[in-house]
Amino acid sequence: MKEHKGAYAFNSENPTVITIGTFDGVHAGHQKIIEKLVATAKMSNMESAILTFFPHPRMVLQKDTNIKLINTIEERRQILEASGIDHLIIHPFTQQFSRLSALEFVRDILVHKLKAKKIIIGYDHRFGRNRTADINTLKEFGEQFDFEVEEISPQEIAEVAVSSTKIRKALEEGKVEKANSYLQHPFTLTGKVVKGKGLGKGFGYPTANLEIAESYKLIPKNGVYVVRSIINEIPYFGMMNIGTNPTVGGKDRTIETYFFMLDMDLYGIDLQIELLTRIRDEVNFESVDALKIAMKQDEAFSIQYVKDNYAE
Ligand SMILES: Cc1cc2nc3c(=O)[nH]c(=O)nc-3n(C[C@H](O)[C@H](O)[C@H](O)COP(=O)(O)O)c2cc1C
Ligand SMILES: Nc1ncnc2c1ncn2[C@@H]1O[C@H](COP(=O)(O)OP(=O)(O)O)[C@@H](O)[C@H]1O
Repeated sequence: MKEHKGAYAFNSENPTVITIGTFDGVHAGHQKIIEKLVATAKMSNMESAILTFFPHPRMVLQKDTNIKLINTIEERRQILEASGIDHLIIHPFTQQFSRLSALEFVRDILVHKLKAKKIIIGYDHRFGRNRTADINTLKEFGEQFDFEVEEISPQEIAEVAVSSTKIRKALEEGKVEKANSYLQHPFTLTGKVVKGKGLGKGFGYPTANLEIAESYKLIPKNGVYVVRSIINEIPYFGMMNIGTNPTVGGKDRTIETYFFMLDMDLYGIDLQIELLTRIRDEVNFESVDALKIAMKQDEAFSIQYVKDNYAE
């Protein structure tokens, strides 16, 4: 897969099949579209391309800085890379870009820059300034500029019954298994291991504190989760707490993981941690001893969960 920093950086000579969207999560519905894209490109000897936008249009247009995304842009790139597309075009979504008319967008970007010969798009997709153009407009442009439009029907979309909004809601409610089944891959948190308060080792549970640079990344509901991460090419399971550590008088929200069967200095390394299931809410225990008992139970639960679901 080739990555292009914006449509203007795209220089392929060959005709392309394109699909357009933000693809937050790259969930089951997105994957269906992408499969269609890749198959169509193969069949018609064209190159497959996804045109996606960053920042998310809502971050730019509604100054909705509170919108949280399932994927950071780097996570989105990684998942899309695995899907077998030829080109990923990450176009900067700016105020100026949003003011392009539908004609300018189609003619200047899709046709001239990206060499689109076929566009695969959901029946309800809208685009151009104020989102005034729809699939019928796109089909008319297709006749004018000689490209085909392949529509993904309401039935096909309903069949998957998945949306990024539903997944965000599930994660905000802590329902990671539901989110993971919609995504068809585990929800992931990516960041760097930083120093915490240094209490964990004294507890017998050293925890790697994950710092996530992207403030727009959605963090699931506070609580304790069973997780998995690949560290130096070896998969480790662990238990993660998302919360403020009220028992030890914490204030800030932290994301910390104790990994089973691992004893290693992790400070400064980058980790991708998959969330597998949620164990319980975070509790303000009356003592550290009570917290330790709860963590023992979390450990027993996690190990059983891993045996039941991931045994070889
Ligand atoms: C599996 C797990 C469950 C936890 N559950 C709670 C909890 O319910 N309440 C709480 O106050 N802290 C909880 N913690 C956080 C501990 O208070 C924290 O790990 C400890 O304070 C060490 O923090 P440090 O890494 O900053 O030194 C949990 C931590 C882990 C790893
Ligand atoms: N099994 C393990 N799981 C998580 N971290 C571990 C483990 N073994 C060693 N460590 C190391 O211990 C550090 C956490 O120790 P801890 O006392 O909780 O301090 P801090 O509060 O700085 O996170 C981790 O960042 C990592 O470098």
